[in-house]
Amino acid sequence: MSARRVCVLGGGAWGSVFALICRDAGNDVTVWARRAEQVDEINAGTNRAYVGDVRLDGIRATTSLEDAVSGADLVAVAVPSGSVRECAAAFAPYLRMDASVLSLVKGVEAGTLSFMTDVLVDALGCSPQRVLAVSGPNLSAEIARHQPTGTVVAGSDAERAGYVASRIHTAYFRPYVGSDIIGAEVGGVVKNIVAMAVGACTGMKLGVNTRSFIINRGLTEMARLGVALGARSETFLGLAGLGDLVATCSSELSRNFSFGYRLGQGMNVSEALEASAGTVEGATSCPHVLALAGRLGVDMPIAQATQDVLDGHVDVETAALRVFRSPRVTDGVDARAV
Ligand SMILES: NC(=O)C1=CN([C@@H]2O[C@H](COP(=O)(O)OP(=O)(O)OC[C@H]3O[C@@H](n4cnc5c(N)ncnc54)[C@H](O)[C@@H]3O)[C@@H](O)[C@H]2O)C=CC1
Ligand SMILES: O=C(CO)COP(=O)(O)O
Repeated sequence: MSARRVCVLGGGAWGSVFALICRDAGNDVTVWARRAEQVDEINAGTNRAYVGDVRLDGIRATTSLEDAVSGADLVAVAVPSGSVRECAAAFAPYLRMDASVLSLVKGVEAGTLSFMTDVLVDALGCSPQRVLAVSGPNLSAEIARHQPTGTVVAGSDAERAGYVASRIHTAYFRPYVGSDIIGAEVGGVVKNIVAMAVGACTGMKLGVNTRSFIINRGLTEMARLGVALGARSETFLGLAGLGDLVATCSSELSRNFSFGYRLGQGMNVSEALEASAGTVEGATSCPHVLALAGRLGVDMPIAQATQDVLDGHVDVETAALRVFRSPRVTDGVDARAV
């Protein structure tokens, strides 16, 4: 058995490209996916629906969780947030006692309002030290073409996080080690919501000042929520905060930005979701983020305006006006840059 065996759970866009990174970093990689046709296609070297003509040579795929998970010392979870608990419960029996589990997922669980590393710890019944978050400006279509970027590997065990980072470091993918797991996760979740709002402004043909305003005030909302949850404010200036926020709010490759763009162009929510290729985590997590914010007394006017549109209560123009007309907060928190 290879000492450097990585299992990636989920054969979508990020699972496939993360598998490529791990392969290029010298690991023996197995992707687990549910559908036999997709597994056959990956074993033949492509996964066209998710990564177009990018070749996946050298990456093995299987529909067997036991086969994929049992030999791996790194297990990366890349299914949509709503499926993480179910997926973890299914692979738990095959997880090696020494394996590290990486959450690549940017979401909050419905009901528990837990972030994904907590869902994994709970569902796997393992020590929190074994579960790490990987988050940064990681648009998969760019990484698939070896366009360089970085990420944050956040874990409570610095030695383990450093080891994981060394296992996924390539010439085009530079990991940084962090210890602020909740900060990295809040960054990854809230930037999706802000990207929907920026996408909507772009679709409405509003200019760079407006988009810049939403990005900047979105960063403030992200930091406010994160700090209330115990994160360090400086995390939000790093790759998992501002880095990912700028990437996602600037690119049509982002599903969240593109979904918002379609709303801004006049589609309704169902039409915009229907037109989206792949998972739109921001639309799923926005109500959960607002529930958390409400519980903690955190003000998130951009997220609220976005949710009002998602709920069909207002159109995008009205929602945008609400953000600009919302009462100014004059406490010390709002006066800070983040
Ligand atoms: N695509 C990207 O550039 C990045 C995505 N992410 C995050 O990664 C997560 C996954 O996103 P993508 O791979 O992009 O989504 P995707 O929509 O491209 O693929 C998701 C895959 O998961 C599969 N799936 C859904 N439910 C499942 C279940 N219960 N069991 C097994 N497989 C299941 C789907 O069939 C699909 O193959 C999301 O949380 C996203 O925010 C994070 C960084 C970058
Ligand atoms: O998380 C991402 C980039 O870091 C991917 O963003 P989207 O899910 O909006 O495509």
